[in-house]
Amino acid sequence: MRIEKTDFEGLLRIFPEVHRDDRGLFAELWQAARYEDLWPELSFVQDNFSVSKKGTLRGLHFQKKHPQGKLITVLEGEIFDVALDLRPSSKTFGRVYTVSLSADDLSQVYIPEGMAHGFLTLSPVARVFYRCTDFYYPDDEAGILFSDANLGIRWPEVGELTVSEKDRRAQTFFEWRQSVGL
Ligand SMILES: Cc1cn([C@H]2C[C@H](O)[C@@H](COP(=O)(O)OP(=O)(O)O[C@H]3O[C@@H](C)C(=O)[C@@H](O)[C@H]3O)O2)c(=O)[nH]c1=O
Repeated sequence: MRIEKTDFEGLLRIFPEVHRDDRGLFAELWQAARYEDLWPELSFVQDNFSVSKKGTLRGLHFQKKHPQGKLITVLEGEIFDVALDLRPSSKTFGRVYTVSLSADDLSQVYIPEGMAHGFLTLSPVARVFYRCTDFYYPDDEAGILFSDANLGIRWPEVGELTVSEKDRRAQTFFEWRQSVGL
């Protein structure tokens, strides 16, 4: 396993070792002892799985009082993954981290608590598995508009987008800043 730090505090790229043979492959996607140096206090309490067709865009989501750290792995296909830093004290506050994640190498990204998260499906299907450090609280959930021009996200061109009504109606980053007095 190889770990790369990024400019974003706590946001890591993880490359699990993938063992391939004539049957297929084997990989450890999570191993507590190996990861505990990175996140001594980390514990996952919920595993999520979603399946998306090409052009599906989910996000950018976060929880206000119950922020979730997320360890994301793509089990089939490829996504363009996005994390927006909403931590006021962070030196990367307001900046966006983007990365392509693919089932080809099972590489992961860990998005720390305090960032909004979303992704766009680039392949015909994407099966996305992610571990979360807190539970889902529907009433605590919020979003930032994925197409907010001020974020400067260069979403790859994939044709027609499929986006939930909730995500289409999300607030802009500016509106969120105003609502929390930042
Ligand atoms: C997120 C979530 C949704 N649900 C339900 C609510 C709803 O009926 C259905 C679909 O929910 P959503 O439309 O919010 O699903 P989705 O748009 O995939 O939401 C997810 O997006 C990605 C980008 C994230 O980072 C996740 O944390 C989560 O917010 O699943 C749960 O039961 N538990 C959960 O943890």
